[in-house]
Amino acid sequence: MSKIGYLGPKGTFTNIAVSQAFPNNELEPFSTIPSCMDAVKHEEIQYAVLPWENAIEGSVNLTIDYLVNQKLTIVGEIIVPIRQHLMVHPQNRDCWESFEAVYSHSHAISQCHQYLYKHLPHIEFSYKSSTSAAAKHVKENPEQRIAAIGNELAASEYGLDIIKHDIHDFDNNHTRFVILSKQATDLEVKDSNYLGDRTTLMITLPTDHYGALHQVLSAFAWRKLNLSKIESRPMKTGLGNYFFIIDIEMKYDQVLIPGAITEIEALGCKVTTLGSYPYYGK
Ligand SMILES: O=C(O)C(=O)C[C@]1(C(=O)O)C=C[C@@H](O)C=C1
Repeated sequence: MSKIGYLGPKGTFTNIAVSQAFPNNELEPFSTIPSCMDAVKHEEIQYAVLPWENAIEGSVNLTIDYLVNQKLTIVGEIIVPIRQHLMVHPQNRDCWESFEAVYSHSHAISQCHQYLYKHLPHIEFSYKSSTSAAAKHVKENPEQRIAAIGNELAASEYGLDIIKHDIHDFDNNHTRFVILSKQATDLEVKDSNYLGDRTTLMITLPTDHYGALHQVLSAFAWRKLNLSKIESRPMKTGLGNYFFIIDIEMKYDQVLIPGAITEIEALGCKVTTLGSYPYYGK
């Protein structure tokens, strides 16, 4: 049976995603996104499940930036609804309004900014590598006046009391989690709704000249290839240098996507296919 890695410790949203995608497999938590990807690369685990994009806060930049330098493939995606709760050590549940700090993953804190500004304007933000790492920290430090933001699984895993449910600022809060593998594989996720197929490309433009991005996009447009995401990330070689992540709402075929790639390469761009994969949600 294959071993599956995920961003841990136990009780993260990624834990919820991985349990949904691989209910019968051995799961291994990793404390960082890069260490989980490295474990797939070194074949210590077969798949890694990692956060990719949140509906409120946008992309998980660390996952994108680390993935583009690895020889790993996206083989599937799971979309999970995200509900953020405020939780405290049971000993401190009556004095939470005078708390000094709230701990969580930066994405989780951002998803609750309006709530925190309105209800706890003086609270300090303390960032942890995941929401469950924050819950664990609160559990281990009952003498401190601190709270965590995370999900119900983390609250029960670390014995915390939820004092406010659903503190995320927008109702339609979902996160995309990617399933990464060393080889392209046809993955079928049971017990989840199949929602469609996507192909994710990384495109680097040759030089900064007028119309380059327009020409790239027109290669998709006239083929009627529907794009659901385009995002620029810095190349880290200097200001103004970017690569683009593009999602096409279609499985890699033999005609349209290869045709678009050939046309874009003829413009002098570098194109890498990061994966062509089914995506699922509950
Ligand atoms: O910290 C967690 O629980 C995670 O799984 C990470 C993560 C993220 O990186 O965006 C996943 C989903 C939520 O959007 C908040 C945090």
